[in-house]
Amino acid sequence: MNEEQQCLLLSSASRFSPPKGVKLSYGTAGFRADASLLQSTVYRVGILAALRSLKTRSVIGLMITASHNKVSDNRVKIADSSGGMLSRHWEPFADALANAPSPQHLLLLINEFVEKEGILVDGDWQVEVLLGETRDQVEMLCFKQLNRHEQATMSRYLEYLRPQLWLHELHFSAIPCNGVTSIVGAVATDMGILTTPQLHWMVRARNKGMKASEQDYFEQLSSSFSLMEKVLPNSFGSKDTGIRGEGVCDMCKFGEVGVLVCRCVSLDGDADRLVYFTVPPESSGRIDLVDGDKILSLFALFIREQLSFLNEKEDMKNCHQVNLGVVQTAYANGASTNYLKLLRLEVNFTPTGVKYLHEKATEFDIGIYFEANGHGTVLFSESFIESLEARTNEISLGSKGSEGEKAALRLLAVSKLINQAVGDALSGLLLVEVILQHMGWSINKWNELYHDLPSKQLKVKVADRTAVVTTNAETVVVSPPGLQEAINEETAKYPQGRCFVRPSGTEDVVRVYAEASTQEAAETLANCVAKLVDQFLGFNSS
Ligand SMILES: CC(=O)N[C@H]1[C@@H](OP(=O)(O)O)O[C@H](CO)[C@@H](O)[C@@H]1O
Ligand SMILES: [Mg+2]
Repeated sequence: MNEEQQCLLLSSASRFSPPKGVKLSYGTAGFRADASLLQSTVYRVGILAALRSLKTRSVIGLMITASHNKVSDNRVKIADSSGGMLSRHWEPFADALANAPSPQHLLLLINEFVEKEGILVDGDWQVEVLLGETRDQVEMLCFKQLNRHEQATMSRYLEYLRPQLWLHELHFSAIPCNGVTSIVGAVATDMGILTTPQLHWMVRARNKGMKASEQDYFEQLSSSFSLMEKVLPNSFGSKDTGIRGEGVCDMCKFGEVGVLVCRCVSLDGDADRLVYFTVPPESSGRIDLVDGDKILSLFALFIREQLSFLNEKEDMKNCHQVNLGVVQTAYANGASTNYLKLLRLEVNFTPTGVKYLHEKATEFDIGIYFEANGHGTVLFSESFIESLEARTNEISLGSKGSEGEKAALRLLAVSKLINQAVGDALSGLLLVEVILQHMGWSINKWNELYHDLPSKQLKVKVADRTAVVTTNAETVVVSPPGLQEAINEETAKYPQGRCFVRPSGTEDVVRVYAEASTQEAAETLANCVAKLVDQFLGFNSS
């Protein structure tokens, strides 16, 4: 790096001192900490984004979000050149940058890394970083349509999923700009208040040379939703469910809860996950949750049906066997996995965190991934999209439109509707809605696809959660020795028992998950295993 560059980095870094005595780590979803600790990290992630832009010769995104925990608990993360998560290969560098104790250390680290990665800092690439931020835009929609009892139930539920609000007074958006522009010539483009998936979508679109504004995002959602409606079986969009392309985009823009034909959908604060639920009449406070596993199952069922039309004999020509895969984590309810296997689908498991699921899903022509908590999307390979395009072009040349051709149109519309960069609650809910229309299903019918096994999740505070090391998609503990054997022994006592423990990637706890044939049994199993974790790793263990 030349002298001008080094001076610029040293002087701007000196304005953002890292917090003392805190070790930051680029976890499952970026850096996450109390807002008061994040200023220097946000600045340094700006540098990271600019370097990533130089390395990949593409536009990079930087997103600041609230989380599902307390108000001051915030995150900063990168949207990589593909629109996906930051390359895992760069995470250790991200950690080192965030934790560098002084501007001099920071400069040294950058120099070393730039050399190791062969990044041309003084080259001719115009660095551009898109900045996005979530804020307190969320207001419950249609809440007033519910009666008092239903409102109370929903409020309790939302305590769990409630988006937390970004702290305005910190003016974070200026800080990542400082980070980005401490690389000479780099430009930070403030895209304003967005959902996380919108920023990822924009980065992907920009790097593919496509139109990439927020308006373009909504237009794509709207037009592909309308296209899906046009190829609904028998109806050609004549049914009125109250949902239309443009309208729904307005309705759900930063919407937290929308009530769609007696069904409710809940989005988290940065709108990268969604779950549905109903409040059954006279349910005395109970809600029926339709979670990410059921969304995945609905998508898988629909796509599988379309593929079977696509592969019908008359349409076999020019069509290779399509490789459809689904990806879950160990938190997926066992009943959902059984259901997917009954559909003869290939079910794959990865560790928790969308970066793992997403990566696995890219291995298929169509890869569907979801976490039970509603993070997920459907990925289409480029080559499969090309074959669909070729197929649908034949239709515009005057063909009558066989089921196979309509299936190709539907799948192509799905690939445009559902966000190809990351899980996106807005596009996810539109896809759910149009599939329910296609099937002619109510939420109850959908919810009946299978019945969840009773489950229980607990958190255990331990002295050092990193002492828990797992394998096999986090289902087996390899360290501390003896813990897995003790868990096995306990689990064997319960019919349909399944239990695993793992260190959280986002909180300082060990999580315990248990399933069994009754709720009581699942809770007892979870409690017993939590005690085991405490015995092996608690503050009093030695
Ligand atoms: C059990 C669970 O829901 N874990 C969540 C949570 O991760 P943990 O590593 O479990 O803290 O936050 C992640 C990021 O939002 C999300 O991807 C994941 O599904
Ligand atoms: Mg989120």
